[in-house]
Amino acid sequence: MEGGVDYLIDERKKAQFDVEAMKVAWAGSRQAFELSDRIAKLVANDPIFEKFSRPMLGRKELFKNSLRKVAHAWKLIIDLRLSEEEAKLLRHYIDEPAYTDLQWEMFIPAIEGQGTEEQKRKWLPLARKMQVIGSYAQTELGHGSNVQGLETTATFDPQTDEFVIHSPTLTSSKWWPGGTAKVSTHAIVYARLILDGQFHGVHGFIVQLRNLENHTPLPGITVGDIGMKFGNGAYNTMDNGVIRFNHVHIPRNQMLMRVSQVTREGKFVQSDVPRQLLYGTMVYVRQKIVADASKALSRAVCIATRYSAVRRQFGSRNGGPEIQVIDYKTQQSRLFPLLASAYAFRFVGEWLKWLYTDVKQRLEANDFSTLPEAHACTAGLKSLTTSATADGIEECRKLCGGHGYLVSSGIPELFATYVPACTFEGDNVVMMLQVARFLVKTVSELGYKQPVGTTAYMRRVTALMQSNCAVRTAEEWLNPGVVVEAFEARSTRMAVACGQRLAKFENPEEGFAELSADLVEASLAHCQVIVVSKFVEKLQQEIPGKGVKRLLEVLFYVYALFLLHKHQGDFLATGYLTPKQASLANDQLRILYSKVRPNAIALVDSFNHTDHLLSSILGRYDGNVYPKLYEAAFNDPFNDSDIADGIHQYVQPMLRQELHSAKL
Ligand SMILES: CCCCCCC/C=C/C(=O)SCCNC(=O)CCNC(=O)[C@H](O)C(C)(C)COP(=O)(O)OP(=O)(O)OC[C@H]1O[C@@H](n2cnc3c(N)ncnc32)[C@H](O)[C@@H]1OP(=O)(O)O
Ligand SMILES: Cc1cc2nc3c(=O)[nH]c(=O)nc-3n(C[C@H](O)[C@H](O)[C@H](O)COP(=O)(O)OP(=O)(O)OC[C@H]3O[C@@H](n4cnc5c(N)ncnc54)[C@H](O)[C@@H]3O)c2cc1C
Repeated sequence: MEGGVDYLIDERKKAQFDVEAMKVAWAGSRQAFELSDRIAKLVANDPIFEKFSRPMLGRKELFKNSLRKVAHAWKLIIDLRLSEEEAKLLRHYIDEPAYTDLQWEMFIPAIEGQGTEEQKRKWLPLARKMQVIGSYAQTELGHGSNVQGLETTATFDPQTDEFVIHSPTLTSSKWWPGGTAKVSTHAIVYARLILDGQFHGVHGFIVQLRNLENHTPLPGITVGDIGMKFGNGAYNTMDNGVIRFNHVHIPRNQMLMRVSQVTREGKFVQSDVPRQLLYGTMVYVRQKIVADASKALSRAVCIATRYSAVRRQFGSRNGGPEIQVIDYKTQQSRLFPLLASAYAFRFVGEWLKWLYTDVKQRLEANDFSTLPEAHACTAGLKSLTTSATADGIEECRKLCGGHGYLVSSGIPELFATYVPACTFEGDNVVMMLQVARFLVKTVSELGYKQPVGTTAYMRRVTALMQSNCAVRTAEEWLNPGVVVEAFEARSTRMAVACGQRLAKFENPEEGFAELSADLVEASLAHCQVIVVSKFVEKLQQEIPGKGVKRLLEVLFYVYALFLLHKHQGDFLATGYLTPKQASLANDQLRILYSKVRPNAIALVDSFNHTDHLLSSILGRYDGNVYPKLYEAAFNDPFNDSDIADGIHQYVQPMLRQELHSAKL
């Protein structure tokens, strides 16, 4: 067989649902679909946005090329008068980490959330027109997770009405801020506020880093790049920086003062706005990261699914066609839960965006009541979705066998670019511990306070603790109420058990630290309740298109029953399920895989990913894998010559036994 073109045509004919309608369901609405389709094609058809050769470029070339892409994109935004939403999509489809991510996703949101009206009036127009370029400098060499442990100081000088920004130790050097090493003119620097020798907590300050005329660092600022990061290409398009401040003076009005103010006299004024709002930018970005998880996972799944339909191994001893690897039950049991997870994360991401928009409106109206819930949801779902996506991308690499390890499969770079999402914007374990605090508080208040929002199911604590699952056949698992109840019961029981064990400790903080591994598991169980319930809520909505809802239902059961199977230890240990019921869930899962199988290619086509975005020979829409792999091998610059540089110098002397006289 020359290529797999015929296989994908046949595969597409098997679909039992309307693919165009599924594309709309995936995008969220027809308008959203048309918008992203238009921008995806704009990027795919523009040679400046080519990215296939990216992993072969050296760091400086890679970075310069990235600057060129950003400049070209900005020109398009202006020339085509693209809206902010279209510009965001443009950045997504260009698919290259760059300083603009920090400008639009952190610098501007930080000013919007933590700035006063006056500060917003001054800085936002400049930033939105790219007349200043900003980054987010929070993490230091010595502290990232522990924000209260940051060491950079901002000392008020009443003589000059300025803050003096200073890095007192090596470990206080800002370390990681993206866009900072070479590009940004300004940064929001998080520092310990010191007034009259007194420490008043960590706050954000707008600090100018570079001269706007000649781009040189301002006096007192030492700045550079922190060095190469994991993988070729990948996150190395970004200039993550190190900054050291030596008594840098900034005007007093460059402290972000919505949460607290410093007066001309150097007095600290705490407003009614809770201190936690200082962490508000992270809530926004975590929500965005959840939305992006389904994009990354769906890319890997699309590549692995198409390739699994093209690839054949074993099964024929008489010259007939071999078996498509997608037909192996083991391949299906590894691939289809990831396909279902991509859809699950898409829908929970959509819901979280709604939740965030609601919280943002409330915060603007000084209603802070839902902030703790938003923090717990964004932290927990960020942790759940990024961990599952990073693991899922790696699983997709293995699902593609040896070819998955080739850079031209598109998977290595996707993985290398994606994995830091498990660490940035809050290490995933640290984030789950935040959920744990929220859960412990909720459980401890159950006797007198009704839980709300995503913990509302715990109102039925008595029933969830006492009643057991009633499933008797594999068929009975096909009931959303039954499935959701199982997840709610397991989560409630795990949280209550943690609460009871915590109560035995005299010192609650000691207890929390001692039980933290169990608390992380209970938090994950709670977050899984959210994802599963939001999928069910999606299915309760009207979903047009022949067969679309039915297929989404199948994916829902695959997602939920796969999780149930994976975590059956929890379900059994908490006593909600019997071993027989867990085994019936697994039987049902096998039946579900056979329902996904004929639709698998159409389900990944519904992501509407362009070949440009996938940048993968294995995941090509036409399935023409082998000829293109062969062609790409000989197009690799390393194959420019049959005799590689160094052969004459180092190999031939060895072959001729002349190494003793060779010049090495
Ligand atoms: C998609 C675009 C991508 C753009 C590129 C992204 C590049 C990456 C950028 C970055 O990584 S920027 C740096 C990100 N850094 C972090 O995420 C640091 C993680 N650490 C923290 O968030 C916090 O320090 C902590 C772990 C939450 C602990 O903070 P602290 O010690 O002050 O708090 P606690 O005592 O635990 O909690 C106090 C209180 O505050 C509540 N809370 C904590 N965080 C938030 C929040 N974000 N929003 C609202 N509330 C928050 C917490 O629940 C406690 O509440 P109570 O229990 O007291 O009611
Ligand atoms: C690609 C990339 C881009 C980044 N961009 C930026 C940026 O633009 N701006 C910025 O300010 N920062 C940025 N960061 C930094 C990032 O936010 C931090 O690395 C992240 O918050 C984790 O902090 P840390 O590095 O201090 O990890 P640490 O906290 O040192 O984590 C090390 C280990 O300790 C564990 N651990 C830590 N605390 C606890 C605890 N309380 N309980 C249990 N376990 C714990 C963690 O789980 C982890 O296993 C970036 C990082 C990366 C990788």
